[in-house]
Amino acid sequence: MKITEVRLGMISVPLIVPFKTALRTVNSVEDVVIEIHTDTGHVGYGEAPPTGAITGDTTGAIIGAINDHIKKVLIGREIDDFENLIKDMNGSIVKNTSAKAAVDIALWDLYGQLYKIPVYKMLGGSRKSIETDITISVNSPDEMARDAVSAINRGYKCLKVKVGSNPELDVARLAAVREVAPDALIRIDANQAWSPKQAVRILNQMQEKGLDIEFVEQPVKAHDFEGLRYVTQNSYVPVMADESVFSPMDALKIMQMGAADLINIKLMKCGGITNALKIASAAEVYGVECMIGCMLEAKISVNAAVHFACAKQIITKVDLDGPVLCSEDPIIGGAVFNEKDITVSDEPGLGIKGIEKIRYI
Ligand SMILES: C[C@H](N)C(=O)N[C@H](CCC(=O)O)C(=O)O
Ligand SMILES: [Mg+2]
Repeated sequence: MKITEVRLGMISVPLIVPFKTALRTVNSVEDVVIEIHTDTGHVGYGEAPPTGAITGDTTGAIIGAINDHIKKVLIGREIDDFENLIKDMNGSIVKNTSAKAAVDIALWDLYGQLYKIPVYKMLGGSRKSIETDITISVNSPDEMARDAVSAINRGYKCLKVKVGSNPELDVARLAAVREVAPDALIRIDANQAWSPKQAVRILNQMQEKGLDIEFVEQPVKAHDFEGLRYVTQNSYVPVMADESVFSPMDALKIMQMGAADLINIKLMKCGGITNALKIASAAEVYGVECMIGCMLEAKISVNAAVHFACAKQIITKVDLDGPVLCSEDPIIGGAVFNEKDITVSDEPGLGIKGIEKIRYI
């Protein structure tokens, strides 16, 4: 199976409601998709969202990285030469983790198709279904309480509550959500909005009020590993590193420092399944549980994250709500998303059959 062509396109999917975090507000998913074609007629699919506020990767940067750097190391290559192919792809340009993730996902898809086995089984997995949380965007306490009620009525048992814009409101936001969702598992995500001391004060206030937070994601700036450790050591609430962990190296450093209790692995931060496996292995060694997360992504790349999560028991928490936040699903095949319940596909590779409404570029 030899690579003959790399095609790029765009998909545009409106969200059901605007997605708001301390870092950005988004109304629709606008992602770059990649099709890697082969001489056997098999196609591998990948996807990358332009999450400039987090990864620094814009639509133009993703397209440029693939067209100007990555494509030339792919054309004419055998999929069976998998390790070299991935190594050369990663060596063709530094950073650009979203573009690399899209390509890495498409190559894993083809590798699974070559051997006629689903990717999660190639990775040794036997878990077939996982349960995701759903994000409650940061808004007024009343609006967040309304969104929480709607999520609970749709069957979600775990809410990921965004905080951090106007931090003085955050305790009231959590109190409003907890009041309407007394039995829900509640995790919060500050998306880097707090200072270390502010984080400890707010988190301890939340715990003293009995708001029962499972963990807090990325309370402080991504680069501030010392600040993250300060929060981990001084707060009652467990701390998860998200934007602080892009690479396996970052994960190792965070775990060696004891800077966080938990790690959020996202394919778009680490460059795909290959590096996600390295982070998971390091976390297994340190006994640090991980969450599998996503950006605002449609089903191609989130489906790849599902395969990875189904294969790794160190992934004990799931935040793969990208597809259920979308008002429609233009992706044919792949995992089945039924609100919180996600079931992996047993088709070879990643099981994607095609994309509706793709705009080729
Ligand atoms: C979509 C997911 N539940 C989520 O909240 N991810 C964010 C970043 C998403 C984005 O801004 O595209 C996170 O965990 O920080
Ligand atoms: Mg986060």
